[in-house]
Amino acid sequence: MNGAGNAFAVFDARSTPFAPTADQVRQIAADLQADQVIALERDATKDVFMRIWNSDGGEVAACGNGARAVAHLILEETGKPMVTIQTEADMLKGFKADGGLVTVDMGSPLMGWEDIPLAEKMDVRGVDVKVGPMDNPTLSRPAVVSMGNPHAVFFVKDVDAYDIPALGPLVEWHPLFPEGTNVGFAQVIDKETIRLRVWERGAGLTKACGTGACAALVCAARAKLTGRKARLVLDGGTLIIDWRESDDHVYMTGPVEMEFETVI
Ligand SMILES: N[C@@H](CCC[C@H](N)C(=O)O)C(=O)O
Repeated sequence: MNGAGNAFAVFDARSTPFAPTADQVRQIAADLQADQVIALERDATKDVFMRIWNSDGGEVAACGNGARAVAHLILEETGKPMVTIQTEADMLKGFKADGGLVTVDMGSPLMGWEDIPLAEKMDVRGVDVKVGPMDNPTLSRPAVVSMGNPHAVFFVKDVDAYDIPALGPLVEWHPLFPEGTNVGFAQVIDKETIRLRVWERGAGLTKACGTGACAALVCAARAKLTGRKARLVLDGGTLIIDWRESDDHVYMTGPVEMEFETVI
């Protein structure tokens, strides 16, 4: 499946056990060109449990576009108007939206430096990370936030002017991020539009990153660069991110596609 171009291999582990080794995850991701491998598991109280591995084989707690893909499957399967998805990070809710799109309530962003987590206390609106020459850095002071996974967002003038495969890894495993971080390159076009490219922790440059889009909107709105609702234009498609004042939750809406089904 894909969510705005973010590619997933989704295994139904509710009836057939699926406990891949890291090597097997890497092989599946390489064979199917997936950014993440996802397993649907039974959950005692929610409609489904979603387990997530990055293409490097590491298990992670959150995946926004993956949650929209899983929501689509379970909404179709159950015919319910709303489905609940448990992840290691949070309980998410999925709904159908107009035009065949799928919305997931991603919950509240976490803003504390320990929540990201950072290695030391720092102002999350701009942390002490620089890339490039000390006196004239190529990138500096990303805003950070957790959407159940860590994100560092650089606000730049022209997102296409950056060699993301060269720069992303330098930030992904910077010592300030003990668990690594996803790295966003965000260009604010206007108060309602952000162009975004994301170097994903454990997966590299993807066509879209759902939690990355939520993180970019939260950081932009927090800095008053945009309002609380915006279109996030990624390489693989557009996501609408709405950080609602009423409940502090971030709602993500966008396209989902089933590409093919197979047996491995
Ligand atoms: N593609 C995802 C994010 C997947 C996990 C991420 N790479 C991490 O390591 O936290 C999304 O849509 O959010």
